[in-house]
Amino acid sequence: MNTPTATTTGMAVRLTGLVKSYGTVQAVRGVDLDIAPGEVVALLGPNGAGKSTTIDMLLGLARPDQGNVTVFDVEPHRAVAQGYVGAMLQSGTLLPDATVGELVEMFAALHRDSLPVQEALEQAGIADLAQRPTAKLSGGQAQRVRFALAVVPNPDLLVLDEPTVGMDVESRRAFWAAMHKLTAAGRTVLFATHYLDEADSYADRVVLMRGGRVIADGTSAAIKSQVAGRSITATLPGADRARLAGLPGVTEVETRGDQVVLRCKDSDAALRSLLATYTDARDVEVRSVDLEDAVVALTSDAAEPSGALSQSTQDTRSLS
Ligand SMILES: Nc1ncnc2c1ncn2[C@@H]1O[C@H](COP(=O)(O)OP(=O)(O)OP(=O)(O)O)[C@@H](O)[C@H]1O
Repeated sequence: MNTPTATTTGMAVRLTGLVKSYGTVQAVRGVDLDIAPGEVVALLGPNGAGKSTTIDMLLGLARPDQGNVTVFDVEPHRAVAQGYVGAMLQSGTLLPDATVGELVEMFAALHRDSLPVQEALEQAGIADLAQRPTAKLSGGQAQRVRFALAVVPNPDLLVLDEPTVGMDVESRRAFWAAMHKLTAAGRTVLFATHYLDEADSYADRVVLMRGGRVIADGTSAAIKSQVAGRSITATLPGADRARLAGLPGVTEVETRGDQVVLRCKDSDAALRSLLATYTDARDVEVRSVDLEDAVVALTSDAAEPSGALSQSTQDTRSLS
């Protein structure tokens, strides 16, 4: 297994005061983020939070209106040209006339210290697809080819925008096993995802964006602890949301068909009153807050405005 080069220095990523608008849309509204070498960071947030725009600026694909980006102390274009960075983006058409092997070969030729093509193909789990024209790939296979293109420069930093979209369960597992080998060798990884289990399982640190800002930043455990309490789920056909919200100990009510989810600051009191009020409640479960609960709570319209969360962001970071 190749290890990161010894030539890079400084913070793997340093984003300072980044701002970016598209017309009247303020996509990114003041992002500060440092990522140390060797960290594996998940970037989370609802659609339109500004994750891809932040990644585009980090890779030099979009120019910030304000603020500064450095990658291993140099500006993004230089970092990419030097092969310090490998990226896997959401879009990115694969050259349709090339085979997978030819395409990876072409990418390898662009970089001085690239991996042998066969090794990149093996890391991406697509050694058997080397002769396949890229136009004949399934969505999940195309994602793995993009991963091979990201790793072939033998980069110190991998930036992955929703890397496992379109992969089946087995491919996702194989992908993360390959990633684990890369991170165990000391590489830095920033990945955006909507699969919160991936963030929970594979990231050292979770950065949560909403409305173009970072609203929480810390370990998954620290993010969860920002949303205190437990959840009660129950099957309760036709339950009245307002009445549920009025039960003692309940802070928030969510309904999914006949299922209700009660977020509670005092789950004992909430459970007692729920069972007393709704004697027909079924499938009742009490559980600790998971990362999904925390992300939903922190990014929902009912959450505090992002400015008000910035203090807790600091607190959370210091916990990690
Ligand atoms: N090229 C563009 N032109 C106009 N608006 C854009 C452009 N790129 C992004 N936006 C807008 O900027 C905002 C942030 O988008 P961005 O793609 O960065 O969010 P995201 O967090 O990556 O979302 P998703 O999870 O859906 O990929 C959105 O409102 C989006 O519509």
